[in-house]
Amino acid sequence: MLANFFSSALDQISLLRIADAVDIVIVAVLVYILLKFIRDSHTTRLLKGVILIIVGIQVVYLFNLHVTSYIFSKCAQIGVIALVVIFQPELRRALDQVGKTSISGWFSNDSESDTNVLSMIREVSHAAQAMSNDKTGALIVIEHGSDIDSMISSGIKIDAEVSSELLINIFVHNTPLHDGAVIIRDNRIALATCVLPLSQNPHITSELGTRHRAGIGISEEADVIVVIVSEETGNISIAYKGLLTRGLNEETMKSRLEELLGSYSKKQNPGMFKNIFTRKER
Ligand SMILES: Nc1ncnc2c1ncn2[C@@H]1O[C@H](COP(=O)(O)OP(=O)(O)OP(=O)(O)O)[C@@H](O)[C@H]1O
Repeated sequence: MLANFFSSALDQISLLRIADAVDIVIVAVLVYILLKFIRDSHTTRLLKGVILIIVGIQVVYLFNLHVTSYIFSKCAQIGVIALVVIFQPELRRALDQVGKTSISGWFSNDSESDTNVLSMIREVSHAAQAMSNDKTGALIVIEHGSDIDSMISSGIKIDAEVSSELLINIFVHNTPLHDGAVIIRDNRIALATCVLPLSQNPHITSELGTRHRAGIGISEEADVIVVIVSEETGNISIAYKGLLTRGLNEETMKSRLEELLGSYSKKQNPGMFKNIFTRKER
């Protein structure tokens, strides 16, 4: 039985043409891209909904429910357009990434991107400490997996290299760009003066105002890391996945950001800060 199975498997393999192998590789790459897209855009819940609808359609067809199947098929047609509209920012970004990526990039190591991330972390941490010393309020959102364009409003395009000097300058009180949040995307300062969604969490202490609520709010909804400097106390905090870690300084913040953002740091500092971070300091 087992011998039969192996011999028929070998027969099938011997029939395999180069085109079939290419076919398999293309499908594998497409599945990988789709899974990565779902993971990065945090659309698992939406995906569950889509799967449920597909299962529903199959059930309806199975039992020959004509009217329901007619409604479902019409909804499915609109649904495809709706999905494209909903994921328009993500799709645009994914295509943009494909356009930017060269084949050689697929095989190169991550050292260049690690260097960029580490440099960005160093500059952000330094700026946060300097602003803390001066009690300059700041709100910096570092995009990680998600594209947050659809969650923010206003925003002035900057598109500049991240430097502590520029960050400090942006948040100088009573200057045109100081209000709202700065967005760091692909290790560059992408936008300033962005308005973020406020957290509706009723457990956030009333001593924290809207800057902190906005930082926590966006971290609840998207895969981002938010650095907040309090204008009132100079306190430096990081909001991540709806949790706020307060009382950081340049060094502790750098370590935490490295842990969250850099593949380099995962090798260097495994598990560092777990205790601080799981503590809910709201
Ligand atoms: N939804 C928002 N999105 C982005 N930035 C916001 C938002 N709401 C408030 N801010 C920023 O926070 C500032 C107001 O901070 P506020 O004093 O209310 O908050 P806070 O959390 O107590 O911070 P701080 O400790 O710095 O005073 C605004 O001037 C603005 O720059």
